[in-house]
Amino acid sequence: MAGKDDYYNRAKQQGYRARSAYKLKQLDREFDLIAHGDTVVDLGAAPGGWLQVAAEAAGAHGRVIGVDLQRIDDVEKGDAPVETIRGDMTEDETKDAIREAADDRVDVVISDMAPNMTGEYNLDHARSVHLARQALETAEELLGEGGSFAVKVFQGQDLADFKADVEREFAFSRTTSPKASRQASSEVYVVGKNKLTGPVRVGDELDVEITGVGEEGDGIAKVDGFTLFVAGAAEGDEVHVEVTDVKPRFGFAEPIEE
Ligand SMILES: C[S@@+](CC[C@H](N)C(=O)[O-])C[C@H]1O[C@@H](n2cnc3c(N)ncnc32)[C@H](O)[C@@H]1O
Repeated sequence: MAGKDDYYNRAKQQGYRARSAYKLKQLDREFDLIAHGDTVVDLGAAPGGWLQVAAEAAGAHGRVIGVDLQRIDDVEKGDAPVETIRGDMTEDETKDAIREAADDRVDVVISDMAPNMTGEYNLDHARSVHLARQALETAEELLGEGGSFAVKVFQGQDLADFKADVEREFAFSRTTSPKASRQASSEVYVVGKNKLTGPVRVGDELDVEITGVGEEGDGIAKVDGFTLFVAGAAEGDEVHVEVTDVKPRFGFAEPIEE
């Protein structure tokens, strides 16, 4: 396995601004995050290693928007045009600036944001989760159906809740440590693929009316036009259900007692 100096040296040789570029390459290879033509929003983007990798992956028909507290030098690697915004992701005006730059279509949101480290484990963890939540909020707002998300977060007591929130918003989610992360680091990356945009999420309880029957014999209910298959329910039933699984275009639910 490559050690930290290998990645550092490789970054120098291959013209990447930061060894962290290899973390995004590894995440992209494993999860197919960025496709040609994608619009990518990269949060915590300075000095620009991820921007370089994203610009290569998105290609000439893609776009990359990078955001950081720090100024970022122009990126001249990869074919996608890269635009940068200097701002604080905890402030609304930065989110407004991204929305304006993105011009309504975003396919991928990635965040490598990290707080200034104090060395106090719980505090650094809490601040990292706060930044990761800003990234998730941005992804929830900007990603279209099927969009992808990857965010750095330091391990600690609030990680499980954060992972559960990512899991609710995406059809697929995983937590991973790319090889290029330093061994001593407590960072992990939470990945979400196939952004859900329907009106229900796993765990939701609601009253529905069964208006049809699916091929497998499940009842069909429509929630704002979204199809829910309800196990063991017959046409005409009015049932209280809990949503058990959600795919991009339909979901599954089971009747429960109120
Ligand atoms: C590990 S570095 C990112 C490295 C980058 N992915 C690369 O490959 O060059 C983390 C970045 O997060 C930024 N950051 C931390 N808090 C932020 C915030 N509230 N808003 C925007 N950027 C933030 C820092 O300024 C820092 O540049």
